[in-house]
Amino acid sequence: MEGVDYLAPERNNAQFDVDEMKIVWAGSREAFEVSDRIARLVASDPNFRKDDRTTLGRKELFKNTLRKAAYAWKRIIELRLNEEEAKRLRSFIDQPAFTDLHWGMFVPAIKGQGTDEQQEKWLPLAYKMQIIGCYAQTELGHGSNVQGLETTATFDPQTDEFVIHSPTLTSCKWWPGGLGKISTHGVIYARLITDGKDHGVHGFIVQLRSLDDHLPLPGITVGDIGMKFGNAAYNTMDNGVLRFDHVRIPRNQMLMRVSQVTREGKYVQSNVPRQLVYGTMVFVRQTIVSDASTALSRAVCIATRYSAVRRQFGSHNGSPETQVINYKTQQARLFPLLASAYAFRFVGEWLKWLYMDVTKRLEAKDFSTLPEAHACTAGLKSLTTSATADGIEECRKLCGGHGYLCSSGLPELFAVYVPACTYEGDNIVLLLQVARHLMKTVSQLGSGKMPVGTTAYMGRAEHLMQCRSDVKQAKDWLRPNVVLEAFEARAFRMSVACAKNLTKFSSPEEGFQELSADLVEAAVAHCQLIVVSKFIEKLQQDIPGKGVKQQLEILCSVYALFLLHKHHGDFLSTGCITPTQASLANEQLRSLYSQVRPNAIALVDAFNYTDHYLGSVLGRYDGNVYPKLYEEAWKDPLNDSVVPDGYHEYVRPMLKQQLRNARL
Ligand SMILES: CCCCCCCCCCC/C=C/C(=O)SCCNC(=O)CCNC(=O)[C@H](O)C(C)(C)COP(=O)(O)OP(=O)(O)OC[C@H]1O[C@@H](n2cnc3c(N)ncnc32)[C@H](O)[C@@H]1OP(=O)(O)O
Ligand SMILES: Cc1cc2nc3c(=O)[nH]c(=O)nc-3n(C[C@H](O)[C@H](O)[C@H](O)COP(=O)(O)OP(=O)(O)OC[C@H]3O[C@@H](n4cnc5c(N)ncnc54)[C@H](O)[C@@H]3O)c2cc1C
Repeated sequence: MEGVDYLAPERNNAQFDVDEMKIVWAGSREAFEVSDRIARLVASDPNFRKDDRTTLGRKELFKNTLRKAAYAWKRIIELRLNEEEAKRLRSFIDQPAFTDLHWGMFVPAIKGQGTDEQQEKWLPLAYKMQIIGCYAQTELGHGSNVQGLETTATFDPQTDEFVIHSPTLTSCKWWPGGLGKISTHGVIYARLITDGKDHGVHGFIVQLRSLDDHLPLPGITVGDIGMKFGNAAYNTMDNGVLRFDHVRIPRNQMLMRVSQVTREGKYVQSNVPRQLVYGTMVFVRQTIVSDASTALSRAVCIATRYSAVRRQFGSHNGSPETQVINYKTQQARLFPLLASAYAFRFVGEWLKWLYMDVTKRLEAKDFSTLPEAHACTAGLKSLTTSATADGIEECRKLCGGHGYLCSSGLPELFAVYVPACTYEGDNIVLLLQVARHLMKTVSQLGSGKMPVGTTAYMGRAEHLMQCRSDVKQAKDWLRPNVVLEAFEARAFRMSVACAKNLTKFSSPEEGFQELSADLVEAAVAHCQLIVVSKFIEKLQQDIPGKGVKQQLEILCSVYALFLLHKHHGDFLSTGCITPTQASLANEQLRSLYSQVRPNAIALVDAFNYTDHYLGSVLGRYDGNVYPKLYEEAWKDPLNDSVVPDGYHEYVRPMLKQQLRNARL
């Protein structure tokens, strides 16, 4: 029945103030108000309809994406939305588009690596969308190994220009979003060559297409790289291929904040680390962590609501069957994901702060926290995207057969999300960067240099190598210090074990290769510690609202104890806890699941997602799942006719043949 809230009894069970939790989730009252207003704006505008997109062919889908992007831009201008509101609007449209790369990477690359004059020239054009840009770094032959890129930018002192060239097939740019069909410009990464000397990879602004007829400029070959995983998913994006044949650009289009080439062709390096050329990646990795909490919370919201609606088995004397959310196995799979969504939200907030802090320091020429910012953004991007991709798939399974229908929203969410494990740095490659940072920190411990930031705990080396958990009963695992110490000791001991093993090889490089699987595990342990500790820090803040803090304390314990249970082998083998303490943690976890249960629906309501944004029949706010699933099925284009196209051509002759054979 329309208008009935089938989940109302669940909502009535909540033991906390949902509206206050919405503020905590959004980050502030103001952020909540912006997000809520823009989400409703998008949901109520039929131009942003998205329920038909999985049935569209690639060309229609792409045109539909362009239409939405143009309409969104029109609304942004008409409503005079500010930067934050515009960003929210684009994200609620929920369809990857060239604009993501324009605003998310092209503009930040110019801001971060362009001189003041370059910013003054290019940013106003980009802000008004008079040019559209992409970020073209990856090539057919190299993505992870940025130093291996082959595109060249050779300075010609005769003409005061760079000649951009793709010397081999493998040097073609391959993957950049927005490049395939739309971008007029790109920040192109190429090896800078002056006077025959190779200075490594630098960024250049290159015009790719005419602003009049959109045709590629002379010397440029450009197109789309083809269909990707899934139906609609990331196929709304024109990931592109680009080949340069001696394309000339003025010298002042090299992004010259980090290093410069003078009129005479002299290469000058500013007094800043060369890694600042990688700054845009650090910025985007940081945003990807917050995006992970959004993607995971969407999947969890769908699976939680549906688990409360769905009933299987357990009917006695005609009573209703059991809601599947009441099965302990369902809870043990679902509630850690719910807790992870909150955990990633808070670590994302903290990472945003860290990024702003490092940016301020860089402006004051303080580069001391750059390695920490790189390690944290790389490690947390990796940890949160891998957990989210796995979590979305788990949510699909939690929804049984109906989770496999596109109308559940989960297949689309999975297909569009999984490349996050690869783009902005393959997750394993990034964890190896974290491991390098950890090995460096461990190796410096004896030198008297105190580790800082997220590795500060390593400063308590002696204690962490010796400590034994004092947990005696299950409820001891609710004490934040007990949990923190166990995670710190496990992470530290795993790093120290790797560092010791590295000394057994003839060179550190050989050791690093041989031990890379162990190093990745040590990096994961360190990153999990960061997430747990930032959740605990969040709880030390003043959190208003009836029962809100208590719910977050429960979720924090669920997150930590779930990890402890999942990785208990690490905790046991490093001697941080005993087998008895491991089973006490599991006992506590079971009890926490029972505490989450009555609040589960309210905890996902706190994400404040509109039905439009969720895009899921199973995750509907009102829980009216079955009639809507039935309705959706009839909307499928296959059901446009009773007898399908192809029946008379292929099936009927077959049937007739069978009939003739039978008569023989
Ligand atoms: C509003 C927001 C909306 C956002 C919308 C975004 C939508 C997203 C859509 C997706 C778009 C996708 C885009 C892309 O994928 S762009 C391409 C991304 N490519 C990568 O991420 C490549 C990964 N590879 C690398 O980053 C590097 O090559 C790697 C770090 C793996 C190795 O680099 P390199 O060989 O140069 O380095 P070394 O290992 O030798 O290390 C040298 C030292 O430099 C330090 N380092 C490395 N990277 C950084 C960095 N980024 N910042 C600071 N420092 C860095 C490294 O730790 C070494 O330090 P030490 O010498 O002290 O050990
Ligand atoms: C949807 C999508 C959008 C993208 N958008 C852009 C864009 O806008 N701009 C852009 O420039 N790029 C973009 N990319 C490219 C992306 O950044 C790269 O694909 C990514 O950095 C991974 O690099 P790769 O493809 O070279 O993987 P590879 O490095 O070839 O990885 C292959 C395998 O090798 C392993 N491996 C590689 N090196 C090591 C090592 N040192 N040790 C151990 N294992 C290793 C990896 O773990 C992986 O399992 C996009 C990619 C995707 C999928």
